[in-house]
Amino acid sequence: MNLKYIYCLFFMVVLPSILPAEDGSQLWLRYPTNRNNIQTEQKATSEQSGVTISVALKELNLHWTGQRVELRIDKKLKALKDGYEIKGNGQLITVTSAQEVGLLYGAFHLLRLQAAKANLSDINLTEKPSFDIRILNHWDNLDGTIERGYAGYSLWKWDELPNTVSPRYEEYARANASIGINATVLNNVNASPDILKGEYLNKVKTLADIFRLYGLKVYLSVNFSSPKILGGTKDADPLNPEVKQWWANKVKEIYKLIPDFGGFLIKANSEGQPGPQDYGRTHADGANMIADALKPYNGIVMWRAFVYSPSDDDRAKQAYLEFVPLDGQFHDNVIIQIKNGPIDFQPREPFNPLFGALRKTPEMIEFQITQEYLGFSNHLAYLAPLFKETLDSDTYSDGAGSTIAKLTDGTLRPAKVTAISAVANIGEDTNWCGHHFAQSNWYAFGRLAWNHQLSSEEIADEWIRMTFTDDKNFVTPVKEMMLTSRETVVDYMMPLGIHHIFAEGHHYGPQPWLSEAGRKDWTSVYYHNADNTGIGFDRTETGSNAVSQYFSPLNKIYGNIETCPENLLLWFHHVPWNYQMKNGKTLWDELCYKYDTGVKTVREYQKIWDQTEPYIDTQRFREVQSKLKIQARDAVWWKDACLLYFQTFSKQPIPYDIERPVHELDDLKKIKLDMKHHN
Ligand SMILES: CO[C@H]1[C@H](O)[C@@H](O)[C@H](O)O[C@@H]1C(=O)O
Repeated sequence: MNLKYIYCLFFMVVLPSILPAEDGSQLWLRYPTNRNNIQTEQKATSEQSGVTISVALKELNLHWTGQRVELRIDKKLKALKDGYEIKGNGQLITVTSAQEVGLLYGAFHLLRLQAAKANLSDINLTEKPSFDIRILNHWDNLDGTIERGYAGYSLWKWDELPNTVSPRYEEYARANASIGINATVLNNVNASPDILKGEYLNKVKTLADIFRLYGLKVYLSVNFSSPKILGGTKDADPLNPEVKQWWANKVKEIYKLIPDFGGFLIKANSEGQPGPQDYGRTHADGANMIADALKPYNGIVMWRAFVYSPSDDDRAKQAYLEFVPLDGQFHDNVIIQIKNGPIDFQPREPFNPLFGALRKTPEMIEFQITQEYLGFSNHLAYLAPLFKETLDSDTYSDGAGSTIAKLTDGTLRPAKVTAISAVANIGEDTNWCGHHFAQSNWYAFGRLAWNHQLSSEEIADEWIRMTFTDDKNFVTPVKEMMLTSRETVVDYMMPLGIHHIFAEGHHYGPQPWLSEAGRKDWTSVYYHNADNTGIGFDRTETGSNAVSQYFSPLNKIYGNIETCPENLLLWFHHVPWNYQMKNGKTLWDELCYKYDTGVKTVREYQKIWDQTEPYIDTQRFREVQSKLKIQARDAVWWKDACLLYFQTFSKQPIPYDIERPVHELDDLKKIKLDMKHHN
């Protein structure tokens, strides 16, 4: 055998088999592994060592390479809830919490610090979570598909459960625990009633039993008509005693199987889902009836405010109009779950004016991690800046400083329980989220739910070092790319407050032109209103007056074209094409430059990424590289579609220092840019 052959054999066969799999399946959990499990010194002191403590010990034994660690339960730390203290004296590190799960979170905190190579000699820190319930919403259907899911089919194998248990259930729970996520809604808010059949509840129980080890509680989305469909009641009227009884019995059945079951998430009277209004009742009547059934077991109802019926009024106003009159009528185990913006998870929206407007009803945020409106799992968009933009928005509801974070975390409006949610981007793909960088959004949501004070940069930094490498030649440029990436998507899709000009149905590519949708608020022209005079949605007093739903002084600030932030200009105003922007450019020119900047920045990302090749494994390098190619092509498509179409109204040239369109408008109209387009 010649030497060359042996070399080849080594590099092609032996080496790959000894290198760890770099397919993304390990997420950010790439801790070093202690050979032979030598770290047996870790010990736990508590009256009873529960399962979650053993999981914490297992993590440390396997992955902690530092000094001795002791885990202690101390009820005196009750005020920290499931938070913890970590103290060290050079020889010994003590993690203390009032709750077992707090010790698990503390263990993961240590592993995070180890990955960051932090100096732990005299470590002394206290952590208390920002929100009690930190919950993922899966839009997973019982047939295995996922609504707005871009990482393959559902993780939950309903037809195999409860007999066959995928190892990924535990991996999923572990990943969540590592970032403090402690709750999950397993099924789509467009809920099949079947989830409440005994057969399915047994499957849910199996998942709950696995998740419990990691402090992860199970919740379900339920269909408001369930009693009628499953129980044969005459109707599902919340005031019908037979209906109430059905819910009470069903809840009892659930808690018998799952004693720590969390509660229900409900989408009612929205997009065709049944609800109390079908019987002339209110959202409060519906939510309370179900909440009462859960009350004896400490369960809660998360009732969604995402409602918009066909109406002549501005869709952006509807949640506020329907829910504000009901303030004070909800029972105390109901929380109103509100999407971050008033329309629908757009690349940029102002915050939903319902935040702060309910004074006697607890409110929680719903974010969307899955990128329904940000390029699915094809585009790189780090969402921590979007999440923070909402959390840090000042509503002025209780005077200056009434941020959405403080309104929902119990600071300004004390609540029995506080919560924060996000629609998951997780599927059965090997790398969980479809795009390696989409994992960072799952991570970022968990970290912000734990501590909304963390900056987007800190979170990106942690995630990059844990997921890829801590070589600064990689970390610095990649972090910069992540931090600007959401704004870049805004630039090439919908700059200056433009919104919802997505292709109807799939929401991937652009469709600013008129479509044949069933409802006018499902067409993009409803939102952009481009005509020969200008572009944008007039939500001022002369238009829909949605600005009046914001507290003073925001109503004035947004309502005045001169003071409205330019990144929301066309959300609130219909603006003439020749309107002069703050930088002196006309609106039309500015729009052109924004789209162009978006395109150019994605090309920069390609260059940045190509230079990272020496620092990471080939597989992930190539996979991200090919996604960036798609993103760059899509960005051009967006720019051409929007500029060529809007130009039919502005009737002005595209500034000559901008790259010319490479598409014809008529061609773009013929092919709707969707995922299939790339296959
Ligand atoms: C689950 O349905 C979704 C629907 O797919 C989505 O396009 C829209 O964003 O919002 C709905 C909702 O949030 O209820």
